[in-house]
Amino acid sequence: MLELVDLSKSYGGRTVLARLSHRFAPGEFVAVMGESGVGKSTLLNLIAGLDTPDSGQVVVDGVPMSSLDDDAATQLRRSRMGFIFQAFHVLPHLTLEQNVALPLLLNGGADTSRARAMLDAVGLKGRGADFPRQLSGGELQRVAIARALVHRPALLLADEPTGNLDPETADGILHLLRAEIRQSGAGAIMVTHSIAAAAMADRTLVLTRSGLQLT
Ligand SMILES: Nc1ncnc2c1ncn2[C@@H]1O[C@H](COP(=O)(O)OP(=O)(O)OP(=O)(O)O)[C@@H](O)[C@H]1O
Repeated sequence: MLELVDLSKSYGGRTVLARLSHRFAPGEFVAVMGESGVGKSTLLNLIAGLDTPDSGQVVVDGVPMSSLDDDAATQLRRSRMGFIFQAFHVLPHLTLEQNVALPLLLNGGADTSRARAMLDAVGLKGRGADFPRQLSGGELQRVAIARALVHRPALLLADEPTGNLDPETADGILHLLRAEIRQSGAGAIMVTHSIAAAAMADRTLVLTRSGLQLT
């Protein structure tokens, strides 16, 4: 479903990614680790379309993203991917149900029963009318998981999904995340520094200056 071909990215003359290539198998849950500053978030941002590569290709379903205009690329990502990024945090002025329903709305649907079912699945049954300020950090992260998977994406992208949670809450969130991606058949790429988090994945890749490598 996702292939990276000779992906390169530099910032101000400093090379972060150099001709990185990798093919991700559909439905596979992959953890990406690597030392601070090596380019993990950069890689995820390139896949998510938040940043553009200097050269090389992000290929989704056989289609190079650079061959599409901005609207078509956004549409493809919106329908095929789910995101758990700090930058896309739960929106404070929407209820939990509205937050979770957002990807459905952006994809032209408005299936509120599906949004409610996802809230149930992440243990927030009956909380749909609440606002984010009424939730704990762990509960908010569960809302983010529900929102990332509500539109049944083929691929979930997660940047440190348990970064600011205590170990026990993090463990619960990761079990939930894994159960939900299994249930929906989605693949996932999760950037993390946590060995415990990486252990939940099918396999761990380490990003180094030479590319993505199996541990
Ligand atoms: N928008 C940007 N402008 C300039 N430099 C950037 C930008 N984004 C990232 N960088 C640089 O690229 C390098 C890789 O950053 P990135 O955030 O991808 O690393 P990371 O592996 O995710 O690190 P960490 O584990 O610390 O989060 C860093 O040196 C960072 O300063």
